[in-house]
Amino acid sequence: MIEVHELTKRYGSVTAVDRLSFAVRPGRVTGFLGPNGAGKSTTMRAILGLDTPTSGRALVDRVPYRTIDRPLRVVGSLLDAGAVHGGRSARNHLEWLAATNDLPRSRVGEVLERTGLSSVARKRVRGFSLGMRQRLGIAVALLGDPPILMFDEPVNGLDPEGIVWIRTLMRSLASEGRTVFVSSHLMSEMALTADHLIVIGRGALIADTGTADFIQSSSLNDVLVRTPRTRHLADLLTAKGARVAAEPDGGLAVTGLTTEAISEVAAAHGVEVHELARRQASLEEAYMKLTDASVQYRAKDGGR
Ligand SMILES: Nc1ncnc2c1ncn2[C@@H]1O[C@H](COP(=O)(O)OP(=O)(O)OP(=O)(O)O)[C@@H](O)[C@H]1O
Repeated sequence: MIEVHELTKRYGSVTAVDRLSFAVRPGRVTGFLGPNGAGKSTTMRAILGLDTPTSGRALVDRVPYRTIDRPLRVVGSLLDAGAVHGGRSARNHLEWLAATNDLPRSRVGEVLERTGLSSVARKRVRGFSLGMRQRLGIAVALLGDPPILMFDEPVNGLDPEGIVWIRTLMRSLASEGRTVFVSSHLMSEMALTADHLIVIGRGALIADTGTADFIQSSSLNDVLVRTPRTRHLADLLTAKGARVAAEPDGGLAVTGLTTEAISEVAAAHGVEVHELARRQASLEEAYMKLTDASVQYRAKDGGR
């Protein structure tokens, strides 16, 4: 379990994390979502004791990370996959970490196997692709067989096969009862991976919810109706319990009734309908709407 209580981190005049509180529970994948600059990495660094909070605190298994005797046995993390010395082989790197952290050497073979690196274990890391480095970073995270795992943007720069591999691994780690906390700025990716979502914007909490509930509640789901008798049909639909809003171009945006029900009402009253279309926003659109106010840098003219 990871607990963050009223966590605030300021860098000079920038408030990177703003009185943020949430808990990450075991046995499920929790996605940590937010636009670029929302404060995800800062929060993760604070949980790992790499940054000192301005105020508030972060606990792993009820204690601050820095007080843990053998941290690799409690929390495994992947923050920066490029941080391995390029001259070492993958196996050397892991063996060195196992020795200096008092972990059994047998774990090295196990994590190489689990991350699919056994066949390249003796190759120098310098020649590794981004995907292989990412796997090695995950092997390091798994080395101490920790109950808690944290991954910062693990799918960044990976090809589709690598993305599917990471997604499957996260889910299997969670099904083993571990706490899995993974950050991303892509809603579509998290919808496929996470059971639960913590969404932040400008360092503050926007949502702490089940993924299914988030998808259900945030998706735009209405029916667009066009008719020459706008006001008359709007009144008839409202009387049937629908919410009706006028669109700027004369159409009606109707929620609370199906296309079939709207069509029946119109036909029963002899109202001609020129267009009847169900509209559904994509999940990514719904997420962008939710975090809209908190996007730090917005291109003024749609690009450069
Ligand atoms: N060491 C630092 N010194 C000054 N400002 C910082 C520092 N680290 C982060 N920030 C600022 O804090 C804010 C949050 O940054 P952070 O990297 O935590 O966001 P993020 O959600 O991880 O974003 P991204 O998806 O771009 O990595 C940003 O405004 C960033 O510029």
